[in-house]
Amino acid sequence: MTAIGIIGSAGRMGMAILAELGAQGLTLAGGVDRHEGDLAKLVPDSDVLIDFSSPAALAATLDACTRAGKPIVIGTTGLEAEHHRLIDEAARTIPVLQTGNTSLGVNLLAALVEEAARRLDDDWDIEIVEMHHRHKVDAPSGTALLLGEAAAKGRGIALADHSERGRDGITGARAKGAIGFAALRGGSVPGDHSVILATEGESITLSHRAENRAIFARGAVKAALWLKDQPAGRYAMKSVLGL
Ligand SMILES: NC(=O)C1=CN([C@@H]2O[C@H](COP(=O)(O)OP(=O)(O)OC[C@H]3O[C@@H](n4cnc5c(N)ncnc54)[C@H](OP(=O)(O)O)[C@@H]3O)[C@@H](O)[C@H]2O)C=CC1
Ligand SMILES: O=C(O)C1=N[C@H](C(=O)O)C[C@H](O)C1
Repeated sequence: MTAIGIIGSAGRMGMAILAELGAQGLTLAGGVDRHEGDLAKLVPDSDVLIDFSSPAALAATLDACTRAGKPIVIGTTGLEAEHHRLIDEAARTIPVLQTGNTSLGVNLLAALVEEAARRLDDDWDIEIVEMHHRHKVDAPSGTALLLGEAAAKGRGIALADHSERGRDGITGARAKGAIGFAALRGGSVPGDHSVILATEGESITLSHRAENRAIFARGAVKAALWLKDQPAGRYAMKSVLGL
């Protein structure tokens, strides 16, 4: 039986994963949090790790996984360029799956967004709007960035060169070909995302609504069970889900 270790086990997602493991009759190797648990013991005790914690935890977690040769699913968001560099480095020796969203629905939405952006020219403005609960600490959400990357891929551009974030004040007119982001925070919303494609006289909105965190937990556990049998490398959810 596969033993799954959780980084961030007492958090909202950690608890959702514990519930999912229980529902599927899967084995928990243990968990760690910022001030609880022993990473040096948990990683060797696990067949695969799932991380929903904080970007601050990532370097130590990847180091422990690499030393022990253990695969890891990373769902933590708010990652910066240095975190992605560390992931690429670890993926040379262990299997690593990193994603801003583990749900089936969002990953299908990303495929639809990529296709829409491929078919429509840059006279169609692309805007990404997300809303999350009041406790969320990063913006734009990892999912919004994942959807932005999908739109940029469809359009054949680099997101980093075309994203417009945090508009405020006299911003000037919208740049042609930009991909805009807007983040709303409030209440207990688990995660709403819309991608709006708008041109003169018409617009299209592609949306996903998470009704609970079980959808993320289910996807993360599916990813972990899939990842443990893969060779070293960096993976995304579309391989797990066959999209
Ligand atoms: N990819 C996806 O599908 C999804 C991603 N997420 C992302 O997952 C992350 C966690 O979300 P959520 O569960 O809501 O957040 P919570 O704040 O509820 O939980 C985070 C947990 O991680 C722990 N933690 C913080 N720092 C460290 C550390 N250095 N080492 C070990 N554990 C640590 C926290 O412990 P303590 O409380 O002691 O600080 C806490 O138990 C976020 O980045 C979020 O955006 C969320 C949902 C879906
Ligand atoms: O923090 C959250 O809650 C969520 N984070 C992820 C993100 O940043 O996109 C995924 C989901 O939307 C919930």
